[in-house]
Amino acid sequence: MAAQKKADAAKRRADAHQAALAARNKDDLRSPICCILGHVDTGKTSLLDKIRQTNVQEGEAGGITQQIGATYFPVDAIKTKTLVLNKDGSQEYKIPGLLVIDTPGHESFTNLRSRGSSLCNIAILVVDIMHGLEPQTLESLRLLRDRKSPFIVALNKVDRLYGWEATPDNAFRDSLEKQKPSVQREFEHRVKSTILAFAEQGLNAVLYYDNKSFAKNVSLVPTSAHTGEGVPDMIMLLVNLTQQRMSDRLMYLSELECTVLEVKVIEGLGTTIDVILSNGILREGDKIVVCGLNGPIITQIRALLTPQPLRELRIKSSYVHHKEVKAALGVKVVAPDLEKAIAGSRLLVVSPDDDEDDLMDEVMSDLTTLLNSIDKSGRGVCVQASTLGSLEALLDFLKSSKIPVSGINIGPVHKKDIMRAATMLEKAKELACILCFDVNVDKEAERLAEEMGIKLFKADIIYHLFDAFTAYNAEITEAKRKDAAPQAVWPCRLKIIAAFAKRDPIILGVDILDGTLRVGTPLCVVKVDPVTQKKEIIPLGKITSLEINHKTQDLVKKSQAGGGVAVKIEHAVYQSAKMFGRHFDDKDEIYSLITRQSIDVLKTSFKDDVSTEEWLLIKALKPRLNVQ
Ligand SMILES: Nc1nc2c(ncn2[C@@H]2O[C@H](COP(=O)(O)OP(=O)(O)OP(=O)(O)O)[C@@H](O)[C@H]2O)c(=O)[nH]1
Repeated sequence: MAAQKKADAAKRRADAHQAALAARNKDDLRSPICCILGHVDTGKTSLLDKIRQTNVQEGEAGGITQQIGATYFPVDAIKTKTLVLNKDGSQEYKIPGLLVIDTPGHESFTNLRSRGSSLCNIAILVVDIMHGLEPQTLESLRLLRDRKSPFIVALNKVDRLYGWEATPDNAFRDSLEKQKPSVQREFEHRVKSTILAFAEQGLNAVLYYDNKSFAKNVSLVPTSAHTGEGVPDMIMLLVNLTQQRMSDRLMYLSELECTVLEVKVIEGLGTTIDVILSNGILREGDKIVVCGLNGPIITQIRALLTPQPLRELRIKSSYVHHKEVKAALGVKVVAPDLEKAIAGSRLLVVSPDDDEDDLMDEVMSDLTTLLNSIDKSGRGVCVQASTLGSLEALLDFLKSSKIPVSGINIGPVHKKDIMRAATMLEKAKELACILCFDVNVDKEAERLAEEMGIKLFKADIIYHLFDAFTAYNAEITEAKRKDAAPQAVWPCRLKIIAAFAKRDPIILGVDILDGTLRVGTPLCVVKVDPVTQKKEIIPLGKITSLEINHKTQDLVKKSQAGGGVAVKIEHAVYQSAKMFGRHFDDKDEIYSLITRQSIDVLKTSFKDDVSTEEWLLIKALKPRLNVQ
């Protein structure tokens, strides 16, 4: 019965999805969603501020509205902004507007996905024309490429080219034509080097007005957030790219597509979620499901809020309430039980026909997939990120770098996260750490980590985290090697050519038949009783010094030995002294005294330093020295 009911619900849902897809229409496009990302100080915020500035009176039709985590530009505002490029009025505007996500830390949001496709339809990667591609630019490029997100590049701060004469808010090419030849030359030079830097990343970049194929080449739009030059070009490019190349994905879908951007505690409202509604309609009273850290959260929308328009500031409440909202927009959802909601999660609405369990499984599936990447052996680092999307990017990266992961979490690092990482202290100390990507660590957690010896790596750039972790690992390996060095025995096989001192200490002139000689290596000879055939291993002591032509050495390779090496051998106080001529003589070969334990030390701590020949020599010595 229950199974049948479930199957019916699933079928109804699939049918509804098909119906929603079928009802789409190329003339009914929704607003594309755009993200801005780039290195610090390239001018992301300034560019946003510039495009937000409006001549249209606040609140009038066509006005730009500030939403939750986003700014909405209706087509009328876009038309006004791009007028300088559309003097003859021939430009077509098919999209109803543009939704730009402006939550700080935009990077994490490029990674948000709804229904497997990126939440952002297009991204603006801001590059400072005076600085070129910086570390975070490269990181953003990687994210964009991995997710196959379309993007344009704003080459910002063109007004800083020496001698630039500004024409505020002008179309870029018109402004460039007005510049002195020296300024034009500098511009060309900087564009060329940027194009070269992109080529090094395997990307074809061209100035957008020279771009013959949007599919093959990345478009560069020169801009200035200060003078507004090139900003019309940037907006026009976004309009054209989205409506020409993405109309399939932008056709308005009656079915809901909604993603949680941030989870925030607001005084008087409790824990709320800021969501981006990319398709469909959301209503007050809707029953919703989102992915939570401790399982699915099912709750009911109490209120849908957007910020009060500026002119309404005298009104007490800072929010406008909505009975229902239609895509695309950013809205704050007030509902009970949202404390454990996860940023980056999808939000689904439960309709009366739906099977709640199915929807809960569906919202949880994104997190479940990530949980599967946890190492089954229980050994690994802990990772913590701000959203599902950024966690996914970090896990992908760690997987390709072969760093095992034992625990994941989303949101700020608290004491309990440190406790979890601490379980690794006994298993593998070098993995007792947390890689924190774009999240805060609370004070108490930080203190506890220090007390317990849990390393915290914090960065907003994935590969910085990776570099810091790798450096730390190398440090630990080196320390371990130092500790293990006295137990490591490097293999050698020696021929005696002279005896300079017969005992206490023994000093021999030797030739290296195989391997290397190092100070500290214990030596031995193997005697076989001619009558009983019994093998006896006679330890001679350790090498305490090495000389070639009266020059002391710490290490002598076979190739360096040439005319012979003088080797001083001293025995430990607990060993009996051996004598040349009595216990051994020049017919005996001398070997390193290797043991099972010494071979294991080489394997664990010096694996990469032991050459193939040395491994072969160890293999050959094992039976002679009765090592199993
Ligand atoms: N001359 C010039 N300066 C600019 C331009 N855009 C931004 N700046 C300046 O560059 C600095 C950084 O600008 P922001 O807009 O804060 O840069 P951001 O990328 O948002 O920086 P973060 O949010 O810290 O990553 C500020 O001092 C801006 O005034 C530009 O087009 N021309």
